[in-house]
Amino acid sequence: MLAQTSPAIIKVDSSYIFLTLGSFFVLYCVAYISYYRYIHPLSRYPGPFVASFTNFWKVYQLWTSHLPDNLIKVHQKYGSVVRVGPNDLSFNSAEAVTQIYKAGRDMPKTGFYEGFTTFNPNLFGTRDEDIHAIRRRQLAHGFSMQSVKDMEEYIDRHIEKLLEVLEGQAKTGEAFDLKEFFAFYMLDVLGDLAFSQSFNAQVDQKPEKLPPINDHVFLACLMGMMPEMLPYLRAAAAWTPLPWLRRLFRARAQLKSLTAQCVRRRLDEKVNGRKDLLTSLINAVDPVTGAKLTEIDINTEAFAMIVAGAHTTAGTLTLLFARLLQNSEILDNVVAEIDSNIVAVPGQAIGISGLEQRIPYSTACINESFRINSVFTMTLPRSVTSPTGAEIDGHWVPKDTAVFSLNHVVHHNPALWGADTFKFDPSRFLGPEKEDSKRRLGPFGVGHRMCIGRNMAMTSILKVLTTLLKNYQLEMVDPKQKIVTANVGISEMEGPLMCLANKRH
Ligand code: HEM
Repeated sequence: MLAQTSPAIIKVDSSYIFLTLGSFFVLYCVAYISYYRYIHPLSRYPGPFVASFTNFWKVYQLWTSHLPDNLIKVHQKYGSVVRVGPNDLSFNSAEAVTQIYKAGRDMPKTGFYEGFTTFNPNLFGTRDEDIHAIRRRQLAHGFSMQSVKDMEEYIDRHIEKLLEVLEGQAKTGEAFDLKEFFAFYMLDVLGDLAFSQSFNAQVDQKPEKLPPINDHVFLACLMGMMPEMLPYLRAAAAWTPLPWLRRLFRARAQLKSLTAQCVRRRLDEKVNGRKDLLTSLINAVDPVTGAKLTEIDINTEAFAMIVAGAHTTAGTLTLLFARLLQNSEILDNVVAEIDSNIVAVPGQAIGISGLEQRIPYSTACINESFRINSVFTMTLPRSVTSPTGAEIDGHWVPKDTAVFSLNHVVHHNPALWGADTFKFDPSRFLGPEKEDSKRRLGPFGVGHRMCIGRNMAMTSILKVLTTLLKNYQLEMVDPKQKIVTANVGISEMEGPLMCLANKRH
């Protein structure tokens, strides 16, 4: 009897258990979603429904590689403050930028930055404000304008190599990818300025040898957007079957090994008293203990230079040239300004001293290019730490909320720039509006965590722009090519920038 009934009892029991568990799960999901959507302190803020209870909305936007443009769209739909994650608010006003990024230690970096850690947390990624202050002081001199000027001859060497490369193209009349040429150029400059060694990328001209910075940044942003998943994602590095994830982890390992090699070589080699960015780190001492930095400490900071330095500047140059080459009237003005204000020897790089002041129109074009296409387009979130919360752009925000104001979104806010925010118009940075426009522009970030490499980047941008246009007449193979950017945390122009060159003199 028992033998006949027991299977039936077990069957009833197991389906009952599944039903009960299933009901609990559904109830839990309903309660979870209802709490985050309707009861959570951020529930009063509008935003996409899915974003109110899961970080996957942000991750999906990153995955599409159009997160910055999609953020513009959600601000158009929901207003000046948008809830883009269970615990995240995005702002688009100039006031919010000041209140978030100039709050100093009151609004430190969030767990997002932990996704970037490869050796140890570096100047860019560290959330420890004391360590940040020490490192920033140690590195400040090396990145100063004076120091960049002292290293100018090494930048010139690579600009003149770029001219040579263009000369070859001009002679054959063949089309070339200017985006690739800028990537090779900037990698060589970075190698020289950071480690006193050129990567010889301009000589080799092998795109496959460019460091896979985008993959590392994409992985970092992906992990940073789900900080609670970080330990699992790190563990997944060893065994994940997903080919794309394996590729990202491989890219990070490749960059790590490249950095360690560059640092070791620099430490082994005599550089005959030459100063580079690593010199400040090699000579740095701990202000309390007097101890020198370890090799891992140096690797840690060198890694930030490789990741943050080359790709950003090369990407900016590409987008600037694309905009100019598509706007012939603006390009003519730039060339006329360079011709009348700068005396230069053909084939030689133009000096940085006083350059920016002599070319206000061209500088306005650089600023407008930064406005329309900032390249450092990760969200850069900060955490509200005050127990009473904070007021941002007139809104009360509770403690522990992640808040950010993405430069690309602020740069396309019609309330700040007018209705034509997608039009390339350098006049925004000329005339009476000029100072206000410059104040609203934030391609290098704002506050005490803003870019330390600005002088180095601007020096390359100004010198390359003027030297190339003084020596060559450039044109796009397809002037109607639509300029679209792909973003994985750092933005770059999608596809190649195919050009033709003619020597001017
Ligand atoms: C056009 C080129 C560049 C752009 C648009 C850019 C943009 C930025 C931005 C927006 C930040 C702020 C990040 C934050 O708030 O979390 C930043 C930080 C940083 N950048 Fe740049 N950057 C550029 C070039 C460079 C170069 C050439 C280097 C060095 C070789 C560099 C090294 C760094 C470092 C180390 C930080 C962290 C600074 C800190 O937290 O104190 N960047 N950059």
